[in-house]
Formats: sequence, structure tokens, C-alpha cells
Amino acid sequence: MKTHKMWDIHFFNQILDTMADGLFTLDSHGQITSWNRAMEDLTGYTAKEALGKGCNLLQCNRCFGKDCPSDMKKCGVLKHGTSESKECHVRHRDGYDVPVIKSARAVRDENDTLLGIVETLTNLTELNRMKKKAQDAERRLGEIHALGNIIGKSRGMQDVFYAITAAADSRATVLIQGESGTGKELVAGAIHYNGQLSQGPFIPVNCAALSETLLESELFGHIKGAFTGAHRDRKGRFEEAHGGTIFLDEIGELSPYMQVKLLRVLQEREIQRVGESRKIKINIRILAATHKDLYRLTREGQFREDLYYRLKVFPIHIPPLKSRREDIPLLVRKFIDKNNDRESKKIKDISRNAMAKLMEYPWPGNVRELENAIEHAFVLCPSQQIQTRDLPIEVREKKECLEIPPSGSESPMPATAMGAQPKLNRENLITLLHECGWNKAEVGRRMGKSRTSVWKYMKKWHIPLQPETK
Ligand SMILES: Nc1ncnc2c1ncn2[C@@H]1O[C@H](COP(=O)(O)OP(=O)(O)OP(=O)(O)O)[C@@H](O)[C@H]1O
Repeated sequence: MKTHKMWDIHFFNQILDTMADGLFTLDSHGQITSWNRAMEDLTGYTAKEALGKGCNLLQCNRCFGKDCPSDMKKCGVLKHGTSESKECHVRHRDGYDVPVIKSARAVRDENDTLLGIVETLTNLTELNRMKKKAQDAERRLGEIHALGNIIGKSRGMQDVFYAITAAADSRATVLIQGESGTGKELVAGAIHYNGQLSQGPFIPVNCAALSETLLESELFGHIKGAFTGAHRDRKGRFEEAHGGTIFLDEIGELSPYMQVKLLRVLQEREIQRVGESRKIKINIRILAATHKDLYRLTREGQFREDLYYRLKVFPIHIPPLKSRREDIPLLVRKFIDKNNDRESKKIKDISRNAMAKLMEYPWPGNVRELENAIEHAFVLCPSQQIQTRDLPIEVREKKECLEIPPSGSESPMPATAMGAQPKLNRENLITLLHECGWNKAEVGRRMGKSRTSVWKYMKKWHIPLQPETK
């Protein structure tokens, strides 16, 4: 085998050129003696242009906290031997600043004579862009979950607002109960984003969406080889939520085995990845929600009483929309504004008769159904005012739409303005999922059902959560 010696300069330069980080060297007089390819990309200066120049070519803004000295003898690296990695900017040849992490080290021979300086630069442009994106997304999430975005003036909603503010100030476990579509996820988000942990992650998990084994691995993570298909170690959602909040939606769907596991997490605040005996401490806040009557489930022996009491340290109940009809006009206004922002149409308001229909309807799907009804009206409305004819048929005719049947393989999809929908069965659901790019919220919207309902159908008919890749 042919080996290269380190003094093979050609080979050495090739090594430097394969590095993702920028690297250059200076001699004892401060003149650039090597300049790798990543430095060319980062600064715009070719090696030919840089060699023989001083490092002030880079116009670094923070060499030892000062501007780069033009006199090499004043360079801090010579005084200190190294400069620790720090964030700074260097100036690109085209005039703009490039954010980098820069480190430098003085190289001396055995007699302590200075041979030169080696400097490395890591380009932070992409990382900063991603950071900014994540911060923007986080800010938007915070805005969405601002208390002001939860609409309601009824007594029931005033109690909910009061409870959100109190819960946000504490770290107690919260159990949010209310019918489907009443805004449980919205409330959970508001508690997190208005509380002490708002800078930490908010991790929602729908416990109804996955089978027991998948949910266990989703929540607790697993180690490589823990089960067939576990090709590598994977962090669970509890670990991801460290320093923040985990929101366990549809908690009433947990199997007895998962109830025991969750109880242990609540008691011990530590978890074990599937297939591993090591315990990992987690610092998280737990919020849970269900549309079921959890107390009744404990009476019927379907939900552990000890877990129920651990969860409902701070209970919040969101009343159904039909018991707080005075909120309907405010919600309608909110949804008209929301659709106006999104669509090219500009709808001003809703007719008296149409509003009367909305006030009469029992809203089995709660606020989500009202939101969908306004979106439906937007599609049909030809003028600036929503009329009764623009509303979904079940609202116009005051017939409740059908909820999910507990068993059986078929259920009717509610008719939409576009015409009668086909019966809902496995095949139709898969087609709809494909049409909506596997976005369950969108599928739910088209079906007139909640996202959770979509998940339940998918689970019932063994449809994978994502399209299977061939
Ligand atoms: N008070 C409210 N003000 C404004 N929007 C609301 C309100 N309540 C619910 N919504 C909207 O209704 C929709 C359903 O809310 P959300 O998903 O929080 O309900 P949920 O109770 O968690 O439903 P599910 O039990 O089916 O998961 C969302 O689009 C949400 O923004």
C-alpha cells in the first residue's frame, strides 16, 4: 500500500481542501502562507489573492474583543498562545459580513520560537438562518397561542381564561376536559406559551393516534435493536420535551399498560427508553386532555384512579359551544377575519338570518365545526355578506351531523356544498389522504370531522400515519 508522508505538501494541501471549515496559516511575520478551499468560498478571496497578505484582509470584528490589529506584534494570539472559539464576523470580498466561529493557535517549535499561527473559521450563515427560522416559528406559535386569540366572553370562557392564567403561573399537571373541538389544544398551548416554560419546547402527542407499542416508543424512545425495525437509538417525546411541556391529547385512550407507565413518569419524573435499563431524569411539565368523562371511566374501571388524581391536580373544563351561545357572534367575526386574511375574497359580515341559524344550531363539533362552517360559507358566498344559503346544509336545516360510530366499517361523510360525498371507508380515506398530502387536519376539514377522528379511523383501519415508501 502506498502511504503519503505528512511532508508531501501536495497531499497535505488536498487534506486541507477537503475540510468543510475554513483554515489558513500565517508565518511569524503575519503573512498568510496557506488558504484552503473553504476559505475561498467563505471570503470570496482565492488562495492566490490571499497568500502573502496579512490576516486583516478578513476585517474580523472581534479579535480579542477589538478590531483586528494591523500590526502583527499586537495580535492577541501571540500574547495568549490561543484564542478561544468565538462568534464574530469577517468581511466577504463583496462587502457583506459573514458570521463565523473563529479559533486561532500560535505554533512554536521546541525552542519556543514562533513558527506561525493556524486559524480555523466555521461558517455560521446557514446555522443562523435556521436559528432565525426556528425563532420566527416559535414567535408565531407564541402569537397563535396568545390568550387574546382564544375567543369568548361567556361566563364559562371567563372561567377558562382565569384558569389558564393561574395554570400558566404554576408547574402543576393540568387536565383539560371538554368535547371535541372546544379548543383543548388551544388552551394547552396558551398555558405553555404564557408560562414559565415558554422558552422550552411544546410537544403535543395524540395518544389515540398510535397503537400501544408505537406509542410507547414514541413517548419513551428506544435503543437500537429494541425491536424489529429499531435500526438506531431514538429519543422519545418525553426527552424532547425536557425543559418544556408535553401535551398528551386524548389521554382517555391510553391502554392499561401505558397508564401504568405514565403514572411512573408522573411519580418519578424519569423515563427509560424501550430496551434500556438506564433511567433518564426529565424536567417537564405535563398537560393532558380528553373529550371523555375520565371520572366515569375510573368508575367503570377503564382508567386508573391513581393516574386520574395525579393528572387532575389542576382541572380545566371547557364548556361545549351550545352552552355558551353568546360566544358565537365573536367567533364568527374572528373566523371571517381569519378567512379574509387567507383568501382573496373580502367578506364584511353575515346576514341576520344566517346568524340566527348559527345561534340555533347545536354545534356537536363545537368551535371547530363553526370554523369549518364559516370556511364553507366563504367558498360559496358571491357577495360581501354571508347568507343562509352559504351555510352547510346541516346548519341551514338544523340537523346535527353524524358523529363517528363506535363500530362498523362504514359511515356517511357529511354532504358538502360541492355535492354528496361518497361513503367513508378505508379506500376513500386513503384516497383523501393522498389528495391532502397526508395532512390529517386538512382531511378532517374536508370530512367535517376533527383531526382526532381522522386518526381514529386510520388506527381502526390500520392505515399508516405516513404514506408507505416503496
Ligand atoms: N375559543 C376559541 N377561540 C378561537 N378559536 C377556537 C376556540 N376554540 C377552538 N378554536 C378553534 O377550533 C379548532 C379546534 O380547536 P382544538 O383543536 O384546540 O380543539 P380540541 O378540543 O383540542 O379538539 P379535539 O378534542 O378534537 O382534538 C381550532 O382551529 C381552534 O383554533
